[in-house]
Amino acid sequence: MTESVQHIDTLARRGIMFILSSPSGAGKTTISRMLLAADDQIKLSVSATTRPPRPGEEDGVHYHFVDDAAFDRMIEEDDFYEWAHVFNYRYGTPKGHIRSGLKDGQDVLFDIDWQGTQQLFQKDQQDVVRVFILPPSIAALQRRLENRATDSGDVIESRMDRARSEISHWDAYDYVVINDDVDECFAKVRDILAAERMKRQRQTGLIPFVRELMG
Ligand SMILES: Nc1nc2c(ncn2[C@@H]2O[C@H](COP(=O)(O)OP(=O)(O)O)[C@@H](O)[C@H]2O)c(=O)[nH]1
Ligand SMILES: Nc1ncnc2c1ncn2[C@@H]1O[C@H](COP(=O)(O)OP(=O)(O)O)[C@@H](O)[C@H]1O
Repeated sequence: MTESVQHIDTLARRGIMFILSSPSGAGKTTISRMLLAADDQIKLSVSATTRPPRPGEEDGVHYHFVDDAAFDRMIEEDDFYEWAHVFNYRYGTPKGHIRSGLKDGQDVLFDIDWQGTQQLFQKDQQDVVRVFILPPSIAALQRRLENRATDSGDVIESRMDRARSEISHWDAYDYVVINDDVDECFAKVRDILAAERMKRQRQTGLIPFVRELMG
């Protein structure tokens, strides 16, 4: 009779707060969407923002699009894990059920800037994994923003102006991936997530398993 072999990926484990940051246009939304489509163990933290929706963005899916008064109310009611001013708008991570989900092994994907990353790390260091995505060049970044065609010329110019200042926070991240070929970048981000899921201190199910082995 074959023994029932316990695989490490079926043992109970603690969830991960998996953060992707990058300068605007470097590809973090693209990589996020690829990850969400390919991996059913991770779900997106849908942020609230006062930025108007871009073509194709759906309220409640890509963002919770709110006005300033609603955003102020969410701050007053302490609804946010973190929030920040980014590019003349405000963005924030609703607390939701993130903390309870982590205990149940639910991984959460965050597409947030360096300010939000810093705040989450200060609050939940052991659960946070920080990945920074870089463009292969400034010229490629500009081209991608233009080709994405979701922002006006002025907005693109202001985001390019901010790119260097955003890139300057690269060394506050655990991992850095250059997004030259998008499939290669995606494969590397998936490898990072797979390895972090295997980290011993997240494998809560290992303790009884090893106790059993040791008899
Ligand atoms: N701190 C923080 N930053 C966020 C949040 N949601 C999005 N951002 C960041 O805000 C910046 C602008 O996002 P967006 O307007 O979607 O533009 P994009 O960077 O061109 O995709 C990006 O750096 C996002 O990572 C959030 O909830 N909190
Ligand atoms: N490796 C890549 N090569 C070429 N274009 C890319 C690559 N990665 C993303 N893009 C494109 O660049 C634009 C910006 O990507 P996006 O994911 O919106 O960036 P961000 O979320 O970081 O602002 C999009 O049109 C996207 O399809």
